[in-house]
Amino acid sequence: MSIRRRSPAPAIVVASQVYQSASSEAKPRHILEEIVWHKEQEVERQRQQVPLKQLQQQVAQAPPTRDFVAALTQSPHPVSLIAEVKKASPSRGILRDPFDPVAIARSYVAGGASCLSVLTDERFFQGSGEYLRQIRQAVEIPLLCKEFILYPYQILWARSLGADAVLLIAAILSDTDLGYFLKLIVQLGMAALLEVHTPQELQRILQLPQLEEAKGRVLIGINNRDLKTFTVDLNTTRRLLATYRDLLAVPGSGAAHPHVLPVVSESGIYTAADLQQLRDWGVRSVLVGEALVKQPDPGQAARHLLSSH
Ligand SMILES: O=C(O)c1ccccc1NCC(=O)[C@H](O)[C@H](O)COP(=O)(O)O
Repeated sequence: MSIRRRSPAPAIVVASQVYQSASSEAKPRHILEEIVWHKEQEVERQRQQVPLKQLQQQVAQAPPTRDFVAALTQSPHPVSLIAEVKKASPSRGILRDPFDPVAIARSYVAGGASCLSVLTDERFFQGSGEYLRQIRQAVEIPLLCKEFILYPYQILWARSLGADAVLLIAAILSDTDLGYFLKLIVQLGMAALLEVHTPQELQRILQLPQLEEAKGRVLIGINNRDLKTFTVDLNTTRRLLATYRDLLAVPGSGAAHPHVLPVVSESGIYTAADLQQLRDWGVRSVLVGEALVKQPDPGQAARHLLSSH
């Protein structure tokens, strides 16, 4: 089922395999579509408050980028951790209240996280761009802006706040957008976490010609959560890793570039046993939110998880 967009991405030819357009009276069919439709309007308002020229000036004054991919792949831990600063989610409601994003971020650093993911969406996750800005001033490790990116404007916004990496969700972006956004991310000195949930999405991202010039700046994120139904299944990682190995092994089967991209398993990771299972399947990096942020001491929970396998 493709994602319907209310308004087309500006200045970009919209490829039809992902988008269809929805009339203004239509109802969203699932949470991901609801988030996308809300985001379109939100970014429109943001653009009016901070025009592109002004945003570009803010980008020029942003702190230098840190190497997100190296921090993960050169971690001393057998499985490196992106720890998520997440107050709430559509599937689980409020996860932590009161919520002090900077204290949580510092705690994660003390607990051995290699990178942090900061949810900036306000409506559905009770996050904020301000959290990202404050965390950038408080910690040294690389930061991922966890957003529903639909427009280049949002990538510049993430950089202006100090993000070192952004999330690109294949389910809500056309190939044209993915390629163009990847180019922009590289120009800004950032990295991209390209998120997939199905073999088809994996095949799509592996065929992007822009991967070649983005070498060293791209990670594949396998999301164990189906963002349309909220179902979480760690076997998604096992299945997609198998697909990935198959695609890499067969010349011309879809993987247009020869290098192996690091993989991050995301969502639904709660226990030492989950981590061990992922490690046995060959995973070397994970992204964990709920299991850590709900604990009284999130950093201690991170340390415990990292030393448990
Ligand atoms: O977390 C959700 O409920 C959710 C719903 C709809 C779209 C995205 C959603 N989550 C974004 C994420 O990818 C997770 O925050 C992240 O992978 C951490 O997951 P978890 O460890 O399960 O908190």
